[in-house]
Amino acid sequence: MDRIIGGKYKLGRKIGSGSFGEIYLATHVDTFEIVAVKIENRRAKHPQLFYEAKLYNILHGGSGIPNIKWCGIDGEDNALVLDLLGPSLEDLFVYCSCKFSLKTVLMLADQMVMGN
Ligand SMILES: Nc1ncnc2c1ncn2[C@@H]1O[C@H](COP(=O)(O)OP(=O)(O)OP(=O)(O)O)[C@@H](O)[C@H]1O
Repeated sequence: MDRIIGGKYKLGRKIGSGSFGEIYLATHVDTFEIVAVKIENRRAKHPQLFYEAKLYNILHGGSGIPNIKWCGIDGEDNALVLDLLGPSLEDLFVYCSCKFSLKTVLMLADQMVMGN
C-alpha cells in the first residue's frame, strides 16, 4: 500500500541517505509536484531531523536552501518534506566520468566561496 506522508505526499523511491536519515522522492497527491522527503525513525538515540528543520528555517531564502513544505510525525518516523534539489556534486562528478576540468573546479570554488 502507498505510504502518504503529511496527508499529501505519496512516498516514492529512495534517492539518498545521510548520517541519520533517508531521503525519498514523493509526489503531491493533488498537484503531482515532486518533492524530497527526509525520514528519521522516532526511536533513534539522538533524533535530529527537527533541528535540521530549524536550520532550514533560519537559512530560508538562501541560495540552494530548499523550502520546507511539511514537517511532522508520521507513524513511527519524523518526516521533513522539502523542495527537490538538483543532482549532488558527487552525482555530477560520476556523470563526468570522475574527472572535472580545471575550469569546472575553479567555477565550483567560486560558487562555494561566493555562495551563488
Ligand atoms: N532536498 C533534496 N533534494 C534532492 N536530493 C536531496 C535533498 N536532500 C538530500 N538529498 C540527497 O540525499 C543525500 C543525503 O542527504 P542528507 O541531508 O540526508 O545527508 P547529508 O547532508 O549527506 O548528511 P547528514 O545526514 O549529516 O545531514 C544528499 O547527498 C542528496 O544527494
